[in-house]
Amino acid sequence: MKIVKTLGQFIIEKQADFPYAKGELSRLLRDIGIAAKIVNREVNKAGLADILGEAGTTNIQGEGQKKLDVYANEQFISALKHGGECCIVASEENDEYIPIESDVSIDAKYIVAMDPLDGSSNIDVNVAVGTIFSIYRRKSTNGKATIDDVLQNGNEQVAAGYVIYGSSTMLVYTTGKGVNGFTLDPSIGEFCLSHPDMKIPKDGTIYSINEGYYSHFPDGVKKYIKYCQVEDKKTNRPYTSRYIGSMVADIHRNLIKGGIFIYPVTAGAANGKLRLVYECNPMAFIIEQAGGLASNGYQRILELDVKELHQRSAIFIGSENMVKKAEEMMACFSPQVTKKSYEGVVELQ
Ligand SMILES: O=P(O)(O)OC[C@H]1O[C@](O)(COP(=O)(O)O)[C@@H](O)[C@@H]1O
Ligand SMILES: [Mg+2]
Ligand SMILES: [Mg+2]
Repeated sequence: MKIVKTLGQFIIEKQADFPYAKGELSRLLRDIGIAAKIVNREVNKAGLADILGEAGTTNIQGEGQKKLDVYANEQFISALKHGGECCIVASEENDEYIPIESDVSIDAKYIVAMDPLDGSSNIDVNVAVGTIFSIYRRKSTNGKATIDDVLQNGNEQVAAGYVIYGSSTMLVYTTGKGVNGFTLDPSIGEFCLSHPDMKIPKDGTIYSINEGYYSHFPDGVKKYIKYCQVEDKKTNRPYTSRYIGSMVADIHRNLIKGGIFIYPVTAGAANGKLRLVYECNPMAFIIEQAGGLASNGYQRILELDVKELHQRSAIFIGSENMVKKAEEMMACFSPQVTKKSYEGVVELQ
């Protein structure tokens, strides 16, 4: 009989890895697991639950919020508020950070930054979506935690993870000691260890980028796409193009099969689209812990200076040798040149 290990059991077991641990991070991960189950319940029956479609509100990014964006945001904030281990939540769906002030969280020392629902454009069409979370320990020691406790660089993360609501629902996370994946068994309502010690292959044959924006990409990215499409059996090219349009799902696939996901700067988005604090940093921490790489084409994502809560960044993430190859192409065109090339490109157009 196959012994299942639940997320809760695994977290407690792994607590031993941290001699000074008092269980706070374990309880925080538990709270995130609870909220993920509640969101999963709604995602699974979205068509029946009047949770599809627009919420009629807009977030600070100027994006129309989906009902499920708002619902997921509320569920995670509520679970973190009642869990008592979180002193600040920073969310894609909230302009400002949210101080958690409740009787149970007086000594709380963890910051949670999150993308409550990733892949919003796929909600209404029953394609995999996700949740992304990043956890920091507060830096300030007395008084209330502040924005400075939120704006820490990615290499200060103590844990990061994502939930993917796909054909099955999985929670994948790291605390800096490898990456483990858990699949939700609806019959017992538990996340069970299904993917221990996940490792991304050093090489892959999948490239994932929205080629619809090709004409607005930097020359280095165009060059890399051409490289992926060249016929060369020795290097397993041409690669396969796969793009789901949910960052969590595209990166999860590549984590298992090998591959690269790229969301570069474009002519219309000089800093890229994806957000550094609650999308790029947590995914970079996970992929690096699985043996892959993550950069903005030039610099390691986890070393980028975090200055603003909703700051954006380009991202090249995935199998080590594929990211290195893409960076090689980008290096041919330094950022300055890239800017110039846009102008050049647009004019040409
Ligand atoms: O439609 P585009 O421009 O390719 O963007 C898709 C990207 O935008 C996102 O949907 C942005 O995330 P949110 O849905 O959380 O806003 C990513 O999941 C995805 O990788
Ligand atoms: Mg997102
Ligand atoms: Mg989102």
